[in-house]
Amino acid sequence: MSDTKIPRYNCSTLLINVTTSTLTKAQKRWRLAYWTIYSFRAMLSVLPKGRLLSAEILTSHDYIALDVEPEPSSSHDEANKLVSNSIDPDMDGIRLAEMVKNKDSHTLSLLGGVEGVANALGTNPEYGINGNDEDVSRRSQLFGANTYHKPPPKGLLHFVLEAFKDTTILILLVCAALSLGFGIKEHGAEEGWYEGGSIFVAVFLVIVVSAFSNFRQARQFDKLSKISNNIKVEVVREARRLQISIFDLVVGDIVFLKIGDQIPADGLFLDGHSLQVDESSMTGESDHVEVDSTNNPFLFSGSKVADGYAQMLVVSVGMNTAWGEMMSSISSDSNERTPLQARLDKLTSTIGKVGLAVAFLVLVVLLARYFTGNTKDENGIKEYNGSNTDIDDVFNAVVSIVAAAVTIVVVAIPEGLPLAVTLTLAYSMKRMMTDQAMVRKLPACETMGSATVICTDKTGTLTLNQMKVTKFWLGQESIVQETYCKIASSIRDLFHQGVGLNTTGSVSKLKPGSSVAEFSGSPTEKAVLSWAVLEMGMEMDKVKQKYSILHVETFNSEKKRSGVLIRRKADNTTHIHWKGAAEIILAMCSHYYESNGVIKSMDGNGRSQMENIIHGMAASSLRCIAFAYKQVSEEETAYNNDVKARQRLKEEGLTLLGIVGIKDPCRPGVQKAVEACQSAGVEIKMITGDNVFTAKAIATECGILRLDQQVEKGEVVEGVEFRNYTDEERIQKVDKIRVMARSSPFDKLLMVQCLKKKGHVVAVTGDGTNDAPALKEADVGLSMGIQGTEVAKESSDIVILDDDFTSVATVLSPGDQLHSGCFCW
Ligand SMILES: Nc1ncnc2c1ncn2[C@@H]1O[C@H](COP(=O)(O)OP(=O)(O)OP(=O)(O)O)[C@@H](O)[C@H]1O
Ligand SMILES: [Ca+2]
Repeated sequence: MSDTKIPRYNCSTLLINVTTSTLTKAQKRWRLAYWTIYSFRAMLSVLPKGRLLSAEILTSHDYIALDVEPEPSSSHDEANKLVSNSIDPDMDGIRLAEMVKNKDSHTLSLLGGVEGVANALGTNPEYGINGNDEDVSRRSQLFGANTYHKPPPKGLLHFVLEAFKDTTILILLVCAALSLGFGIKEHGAEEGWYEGGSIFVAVFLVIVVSAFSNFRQARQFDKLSKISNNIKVEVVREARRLQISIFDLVVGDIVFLKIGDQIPADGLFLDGHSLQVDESSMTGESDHVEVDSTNNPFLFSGSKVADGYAQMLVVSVGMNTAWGEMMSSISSDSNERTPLQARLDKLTSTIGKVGLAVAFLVLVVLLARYFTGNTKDENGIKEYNGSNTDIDDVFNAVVSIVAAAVTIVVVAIPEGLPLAVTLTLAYSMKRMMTDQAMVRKLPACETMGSATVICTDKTGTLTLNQMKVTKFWLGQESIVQETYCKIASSIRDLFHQGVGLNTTGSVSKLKPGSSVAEFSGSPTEKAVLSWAVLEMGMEMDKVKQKYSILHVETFNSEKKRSGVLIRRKADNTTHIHWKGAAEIILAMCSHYYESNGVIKSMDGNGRSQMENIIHGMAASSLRCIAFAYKQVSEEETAYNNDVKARQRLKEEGLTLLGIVGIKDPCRPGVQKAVEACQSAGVEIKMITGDNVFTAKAIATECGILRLDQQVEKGEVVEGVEFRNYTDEERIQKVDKIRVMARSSPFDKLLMVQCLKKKGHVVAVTGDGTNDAPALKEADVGLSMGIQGTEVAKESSDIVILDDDFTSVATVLSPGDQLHSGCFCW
């Protein structure tokens, strides 16, 4: 198409320079068309901007058809046309919002189902919205932006008043007033104000300092919550998958959801598989809700994806959603007291009460002594002598007795103590921010310095999470650069299916028309996809065209594998593909493929050879992923006897396609950080979902296992082993464990519980959904800010903003943290 077009300025010179008499009929038509558009555009350019926005004509198809600017590629052109659909002017944002809130299927079907709504919102299910500035601002003008109104932040005055409400402060103020009065009475205005005045100054100082520090802390929390609320979401706009801020999301956007994500707006299920949603933050219901296109396509913002993956069409945002309403009504409470603060508050009030009691006692005793005539003045004369005593003298004596009692109260109340902690906390939070740690829960500031054990996951915390396939075994043969070309095309085809259809990631072109592909998804998925495209010649679009997906079992950390049931459109045959942790997939196979396409049976010998291959790769710190395949008849897909009779894919008698080894390098500086922690007396344990040999190799690289020492029995265990111990055995053995491999989320939790039972102060670091239970249970949970899932972040106390284990070590290092800071005071 681009070849046949004439650049615009050429066109104009051509049309202007040619005289009418020399024009052919077609040229005359061109000229007429050109002038019509030219003058129309000139007219539009003088219109006010606001009216331009509503002028649908700008995006009409006629205009696009006549655009004679050269375009780089026809596929982009096609995408452009498909995503430039306009929004139906009758589409009512409020009605849409209400429809989702009420799960109103009737209205949805009246609107033509999810596709109907997508059409009306100008969204192409495959290419997303147009997404240019004009389109986005029009959408947010029509339907609102994805932000919610927050109550205005509290001013300094609020915190001053708050400080006045403290009972000890009130007592001190009363004492100051009394002291001032008595002082002036006794010593005159000149000299008598000293005592009372100085109490006033002290109280004033305490109020100002604590109000100011609370005010600053609230400001800091506001700032932090802005950072932590700014979640990145994956959308498709103009046929490209992009990461955008949750606040830039508009109605009509298509969002990709995967396990561990928080749903960023209200929407409808467009496409996806096995989607289970945790709506407990909205409804309080802890059971997961199944979401699909037929029975329940409604998705609520604020809920979390518990399983599966999906594409969601955004239909209402910000204040139109129930989540937005809820969030705007909650004011963030930064007044939470840490355990140490709470203890000190209690101590202060107890000391205060004791002081009051003692003062009262002193008051009573002194008064009794005075009034019973037991006190004498310098001359040995009784001070109180019944009715003979001058009333003025009695008053003076009582005043000095009360003043003595007041002094006791003032001296007894340690008002500065909690204030010291508040100030230290504020300082500690500020310092942590410079150490790339964002405090979500204040109490963690106190505990972190006293951690005795750190349980860390491997992938993404100790390693960079930048994965690349570096090894590939097909049967018993290691495939290297030169031998890729020898692989039979039937085997290549199977890999294309097994990778391209059994994935939550995607491949798209970096620029329209360019041959450079862009990969998205989890790091493992990205590594496998880029390997399949670059080394195995996979073309994602073609694979997707040839097959339809019938059923998906999504990856999760418990199963450690994912499977698909697909149908080849050409001959209606059905096939199963599995992909996952190598030894788990191997156990499901009875045969294996060779590179020439021949299937071999896997006898005992063959199996142990395969196991050796996996061990070999894992021992060189590679993460091993295996692929398996089987053609099945549709009846063969089993159903488990669940109430909902969910489909389950066949898991035995498969044929092994091949195994890839993925390199994920250690983070630089991890070894030093581990050493620093160990020399400070903090033990480090690695709990990972990965293979035991990979775990061991990485642990040795990081210094968790010592290279020069023999690994003792019980230092490295697998999740199942730990799970199957009795409670006593677990308690007995837990201290010795340094690496736990192939662990499920539950094993991670079990380990933390066990360590806590033994009296350890446990810190947990993690990034994945599988770490969430352990993060919540830990005394200090630290999650990763960049790669970490929302679920992990929400379960943690501190977010490490740069994802670096070195920052974890700095934050957790005992030393100049709060505890020692407090002791200084
Ligand atoms: N997308 C995927 N598809 C199939 N298998 C996968 C995928 N991602 C990981 N695996 C396999 O599952 C195993 C365990 O994954 P899991 O999520 O439990 O741990 P992890 O989060 O990767 O590791 P860690 O706990 O150290 O962070 C991996 O070793 C790998 O073999
Ligand atoms: Ca991880």
